[in-house]
Amino acid sequence: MNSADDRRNVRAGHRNGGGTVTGFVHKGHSPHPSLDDSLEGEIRAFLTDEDQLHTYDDLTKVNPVTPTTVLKCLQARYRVKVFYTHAGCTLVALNPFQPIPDLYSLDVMKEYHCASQPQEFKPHIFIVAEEAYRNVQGQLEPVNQSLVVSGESGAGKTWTSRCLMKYYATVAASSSVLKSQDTVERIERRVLDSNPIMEAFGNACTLRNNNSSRFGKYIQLQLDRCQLLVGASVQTYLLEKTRVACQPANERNFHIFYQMMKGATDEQRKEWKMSHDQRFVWLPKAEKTIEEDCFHDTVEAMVHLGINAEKQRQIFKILAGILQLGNVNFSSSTDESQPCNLQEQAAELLCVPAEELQLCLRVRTLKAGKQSVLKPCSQAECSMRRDCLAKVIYAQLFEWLVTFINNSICADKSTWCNFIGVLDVYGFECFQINNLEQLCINYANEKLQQHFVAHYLRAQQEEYVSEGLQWSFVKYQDNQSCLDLIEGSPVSVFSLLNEESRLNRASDAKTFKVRLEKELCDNVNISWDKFSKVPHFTVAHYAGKVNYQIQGMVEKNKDPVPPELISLLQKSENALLHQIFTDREAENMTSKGLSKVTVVSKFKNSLESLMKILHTTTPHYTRCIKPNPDCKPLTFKKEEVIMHFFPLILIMGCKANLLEDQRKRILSQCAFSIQCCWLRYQRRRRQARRQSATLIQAVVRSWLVRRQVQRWNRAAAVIQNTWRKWRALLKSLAEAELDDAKDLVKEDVPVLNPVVRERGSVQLSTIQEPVTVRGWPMGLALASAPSITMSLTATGFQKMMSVMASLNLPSRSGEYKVETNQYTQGVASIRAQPKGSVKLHYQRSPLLYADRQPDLKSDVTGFNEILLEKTL
Ligand SMILES: Nc1ncnc2c1ncn2[C@@H]1O[C@H](COP(=O)(O)OP(=O)(O)OP(=O)(O)O)[C@@H](O)[C@H]1O
Repeated sequence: MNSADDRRNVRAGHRNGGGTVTGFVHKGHSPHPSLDDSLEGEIRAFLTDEDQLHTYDDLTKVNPVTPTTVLKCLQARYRVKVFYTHAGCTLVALNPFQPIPDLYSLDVMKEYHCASQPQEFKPHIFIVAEEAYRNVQGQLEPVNQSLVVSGESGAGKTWTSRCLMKYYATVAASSSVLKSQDTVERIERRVLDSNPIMEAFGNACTLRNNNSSRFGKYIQLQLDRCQLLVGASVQTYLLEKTRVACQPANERNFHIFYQMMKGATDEQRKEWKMSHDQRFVWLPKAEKTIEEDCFHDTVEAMVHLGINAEKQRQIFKILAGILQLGNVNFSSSTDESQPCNLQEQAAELLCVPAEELQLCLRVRTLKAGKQSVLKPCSQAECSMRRDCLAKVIYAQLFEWLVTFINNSICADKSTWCNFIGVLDVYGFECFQINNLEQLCINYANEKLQQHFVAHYLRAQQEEYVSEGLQWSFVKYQDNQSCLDLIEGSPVSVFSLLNEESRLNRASDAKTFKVRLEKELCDNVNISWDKFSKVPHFTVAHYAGKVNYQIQGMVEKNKDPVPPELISLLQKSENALLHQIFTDREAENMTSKGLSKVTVVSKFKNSLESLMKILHTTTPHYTRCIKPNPDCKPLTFKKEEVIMHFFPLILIMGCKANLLEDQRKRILSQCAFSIQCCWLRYQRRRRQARRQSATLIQAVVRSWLVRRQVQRWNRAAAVIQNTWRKWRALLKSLAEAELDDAKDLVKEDVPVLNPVVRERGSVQLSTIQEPVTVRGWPMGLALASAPSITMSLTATGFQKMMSVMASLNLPSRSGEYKVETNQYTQGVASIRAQPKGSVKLHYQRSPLLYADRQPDLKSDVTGFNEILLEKTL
């Protein structure tokens, strides 16, 4: 990450066709084995190119989106030390568990801030920060922004929140030219210094995280019209105050106690009654040193924020008093008159009278009308009252600190107009034993999950619209019924808890369980293990099922503070202690008692106001992931990641499923279009072929016909020619014969064509009697014409008969019938009637003019002419 070029990401490289993302979640076993097979195939194909997996900078580009593929990509990126990855509109941050040089340096901040398109850079928390900052600048509604950082304990939420605050403290100040450098630095410094103080008082070393925040916080960074950071305010949620008096096994108390223990000067030790070898019951694991045990840093931050030395003294004395309280033991002896030494020390540090402290811890004051009755407490009750005192002091001190910080860093409302909120909330919790704290934490997570899902789906749908995709609402696992179960009205776990808490009786876990079973049996999100001996109920949260132990839940919800304890603290000579228990809220505590405002009611109210703020801002989600349970540097355990990442994969898959449907729909539309085009193409091709074939056929036919016609024309020409010659011959012959009919044989007959002459003469020479003029030329024609056109059929005897018939030669029977040729074209038959007329039968000829009427104007008359004309 040394240059801007390096930071340019490869987002565009993985887009699937025009920015469309495809993929789907594999949920259990598909009822269709073939689908399973194809999914397996797709996963295998995707994972083949292992070297490329780390280049997927947006998990929604992974295809298919399955736990396996997504995990492989994250793992591949983690291996090459890339810790941020987009998941649609969410940023996934993997905890490296070791400082990464230059990842958050000032130069990097400036690069992201000055880039024209920071989203084109490699995924980074600074992209989220810059986007929110520019949104404010853009004044697009809603102008105010919320950066929601979620994840399980140790995932890196606090780290990320710190990064975000540092970013704004840098970029929102760097553009300042108007204000004096001094002022600007002071406000930024103060905003940043609120972190070590709140972490010292609100964080603790747990099994899951050395610096675990034991409270939720929402920090509003206030910006003026010029986008400069002019102030901030902090809202905290549900401090785990029980930790003060009761630390889970192998976990520590809040950091501040250890810081004091390890960092106090001798003078302070003396004042705090804290010798070097002093052991405190409420400071387990004191031998363990962590980097957060830095008293100096906390004190320095306090100074920067304006907590003066005197206030510091008061604070640390109170804390020392709490530690001393933890060392107070109560014997079973009923002799309450002898205060022990430890109680005295505690009383001294808390600046309250030792006897009164002892009395408050050991004796209960019961009010009966105007009368007060004192009742000695059992050993357990004494311990409870001691713990209660410590918890209430610590919680109130924390509240006071937050108020002080707010007063110190919050700008006047007139000076700022917009804000960017950073929400760092506890992640989903599921331990072996879960109680009211876990119920509240998981309830908060359900609320945020609902907000997240709504936002994610809305963002996706906006993206679909911008990409021109058709979409419809996806039925995603809605957690409303789970929220109804926890906080709903009129009947829910919270409402029943409050009812039970208000009853002026000691609560019984079994009775309360029966009540829950009866009232909530209709809700599918709650169940009970019938065989379990410990009263409990199981809630099916979006992230999994959690067993809640009922024992102690009602008491925790009441969180009662005996009024006599509050009265005692109000008498404290420690000005701070006195102050924090005499303000209005503390007065309420005294008059009403905390039982009126239960823990869940208070938490629900503060969460609702937080949700209201979130709803009026543009949210940006960052999901921190803890890659291994032991906080080992650069160690990626798939099982750990999937456990906390699965809900997000489901939502991503929701989109990917949606997109898969879209893809299938588009594919089938494409297939249909391709089919239509193909069919149309084929039809056109067939049509074109047919047209071409018809054209070719027509051309060939016309060519053939033309050739035929040419042949016929040639033949006709030949016939015409021959016929003309023949007619001329016959004419001349006939003329010659007519001129000299009686003299058939003349020596000076004009020289005719010898052949014709021979034919005519042969026939004519055999005729004994003169023939009629009318008949013979035709007979002659008939006898002769076939030699040209009919000779194929009228030969020999037939030909002879034609001649005879034409010459009216009598037959033996006195009648005759001559059937000549039977052509299919032209003259078909000639029938001579006894009375001398002749009928010609001819068939239609294809020859030109073959069916024309004889030329009546012709000077040649008689059958000869008709026949000949017709034949032509
Ligand atoms: N980006 C990072 N780079 C280096 N180390 C980190 C980073 N993020 C987290 N860490 C390390 O992980 C530890 C746990 O992170 P952090 O305290 O922010 O977790 P968290 O999610 O706030 O946990 P909790 O809910 O318990 O408060 C930090 O103390 C730090 O050592």
